[in-house]
Amino acid sequence: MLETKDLTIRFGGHAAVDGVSCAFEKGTLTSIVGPNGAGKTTYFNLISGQLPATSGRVTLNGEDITSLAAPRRTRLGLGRAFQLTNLFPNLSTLENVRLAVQVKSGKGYDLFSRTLTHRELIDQAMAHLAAVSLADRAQAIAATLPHGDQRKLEVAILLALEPDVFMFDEPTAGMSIDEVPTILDIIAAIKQRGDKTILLVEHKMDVVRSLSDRIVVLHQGKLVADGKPAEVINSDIVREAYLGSTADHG
Ligand SMILES: Nc1ncnc2c1ncn2[C@@H]1O[C@H](COP(=O)(O)OP(=O)(O)OP(=O)(O)O)[C@@H](O)[C@H]1O
Repeated sequence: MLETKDLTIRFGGHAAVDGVSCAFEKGTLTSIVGPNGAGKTTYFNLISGQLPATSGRVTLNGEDITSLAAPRRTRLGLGRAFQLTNLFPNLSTLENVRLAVQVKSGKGYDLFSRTLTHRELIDQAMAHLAAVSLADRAQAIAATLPHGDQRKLEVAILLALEPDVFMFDEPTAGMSIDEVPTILDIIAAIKQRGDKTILLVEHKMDVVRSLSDRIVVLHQGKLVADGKPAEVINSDIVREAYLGSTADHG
């Protein structure tokens, strides 16, 4: 389980995330919504370690990870699709995923574990590429892929790392309309497994409604609503927070 307790970050006098306490259970998909500037991405950055908290705590499976650097958090099972910064631009699509498979397979020493053969690494990497409909682009250099394909590649890398917690920040942003279902199907499939915690920041309310078990609303850095999609979407506080702003954004 992932949990934040009174998590806060201030930029100067401004609290971008302000005392957010929330627990995210295994097997659930929670969407984090709110108007522009509400603090959603900053909250993600605090959880994944891109930003240091001013106060409060982040715990993962009971372990306090608040002061750990982002790569340590990744090794402990926190997986975030990082809007393209995870990619090795000069390597092929396949190589990018193979490296992630290799990193994952080399993790931990255990008497019964063994190094995967080159063939096994490639086969696993290809399976992840197939899951995101990128198998036919396996040999393409990552930097030359269209934006939507790069986003899919990021998700394939994330799948290869097999994290306990999947964090998706607007996973369909910049994708063409026909590419969107692939990513949503993958997220739905991860959720279906039942053993992963999924956090999603998404502006598209139809996506949020169809995928979420729960919706958390941030407004001016504060958690202002938390509940089942039907309750939260129709609540006064959400109408108020969104009124005339981002209800139809994206
Ligand atoms: N590094 C930073 N330095 C100063 N202010 C920041 C920094 N990062 C975020 N902020 C501020 O924190 C607030 C929350 O921003 P954040 O990007 O988290 O909102 P958001 O809910 O993700 O918005 P959007 O929906 O537009 O992506 C904003 O007022 C933003 O200007």
